[in-house]
Amino acid sequence: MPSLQYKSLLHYNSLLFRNQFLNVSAASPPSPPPPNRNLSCRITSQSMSCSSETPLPTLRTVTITYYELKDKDADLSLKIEEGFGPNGLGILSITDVPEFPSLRRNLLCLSSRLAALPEDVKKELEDPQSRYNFGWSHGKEQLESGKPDLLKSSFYANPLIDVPTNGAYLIQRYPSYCGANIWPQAALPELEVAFKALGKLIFDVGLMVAYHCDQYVSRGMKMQKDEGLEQILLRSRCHKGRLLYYFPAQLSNHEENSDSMSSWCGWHTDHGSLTGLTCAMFKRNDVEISCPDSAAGLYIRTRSGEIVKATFGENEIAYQIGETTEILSQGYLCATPHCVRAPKGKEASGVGRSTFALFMQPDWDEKLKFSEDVYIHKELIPSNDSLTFGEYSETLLDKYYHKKT
Ligand SMILES: O=C(O)CCC(=O)C(=O)O
Ligand SMILES: [Fe+2]
Repeated sequence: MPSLQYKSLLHYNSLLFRNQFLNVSAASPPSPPPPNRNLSCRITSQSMSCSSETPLPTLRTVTITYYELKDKDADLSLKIEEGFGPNGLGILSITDVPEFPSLRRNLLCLSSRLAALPEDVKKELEDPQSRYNFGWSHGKEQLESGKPDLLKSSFYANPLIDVPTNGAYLIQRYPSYCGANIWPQAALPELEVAFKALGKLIFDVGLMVAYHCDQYVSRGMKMQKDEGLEQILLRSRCHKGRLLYYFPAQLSNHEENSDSMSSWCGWHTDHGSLTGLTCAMFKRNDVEISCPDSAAGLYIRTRSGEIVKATFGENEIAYQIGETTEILSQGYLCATPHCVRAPKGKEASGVGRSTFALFMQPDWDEKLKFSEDVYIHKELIPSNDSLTFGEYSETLLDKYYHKKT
């Protein structure tokens, strides 16, 4: 099954699990804000409505400038708490990152070109052994309805290491983490360069975000230096980039799903540590356009159950907390379920969407130190014991999704 390691099973059994996971209370942050104190001031005056549904608010992400982020002595705890704490959206964005706008554009422009390559060329880029977690993946994921998801395609690669291990046993045990990259060297040689350049930049800035997350969390809980998010990410060999191309919604089985909030990407919570995300690029007939429907975009479900549209600027890198970080930080940093809504109406005809996500996650061999007070997936985590990230991910998948044969 593709990309399962990046997503909790919320994606597949959305409502049941979402409620189960969210109706749990997190540990208090070091200085808890009053509920939603900071959300309200970022709600835009213009609310958007979704056809017959009630209007949903649009919220701007909390922003941190690159210059603030680079300063190790800066106290960013308020912003970290506002974005990632229990009352936050689980996302914040970094502005003014040097080189980012051109690296984003270079890569995102290639996603529709990759999707338009002949089928036999794309087939060569598939990797069934990793359950399509390396190379080209289209129609291999399932929608919430159980049907194949034909509306989006993904190209997966580790932008930092081409061959993370040569160990045959490891490759067989953790194929989606330990496999090797597959690049379209003949058909689209620019992809490798652009993918690696953007992936590395988002990773480097992500480490800085992680440093400030550690500063924030360590005020509230005891943490050894090498147990922090920054060190975990630095040691890992299994970060994964995903270049996404969402096909124009009318071209596929969109109708049956067109009223749904999650018409382009189903509800899910990222499973790893920290996800870097670019602002999407929209195109019609290969020409970049602005999104024709203000209701389209990234939706997030907050801890209080509210669904909001989250926006950030095209020159900003957004970062989202994954479930593993929520568990390891004992709820000081919180992951939120999210989905992507496709544009609707006449103007949306022929509009495709490109974006890039970098899933930063612990190494398959990283021993995760779970506290006694784990409150999500508790039943999978033996008390007084530690699992590696690879074992933990497999247990999660086996329990909630399927047994590997
Ligand atoms: O397309 C997007 O903006 C979000 C994608 C996403 O959430 C994911 O790939 O996990
Ligand atoms: Fe996601």
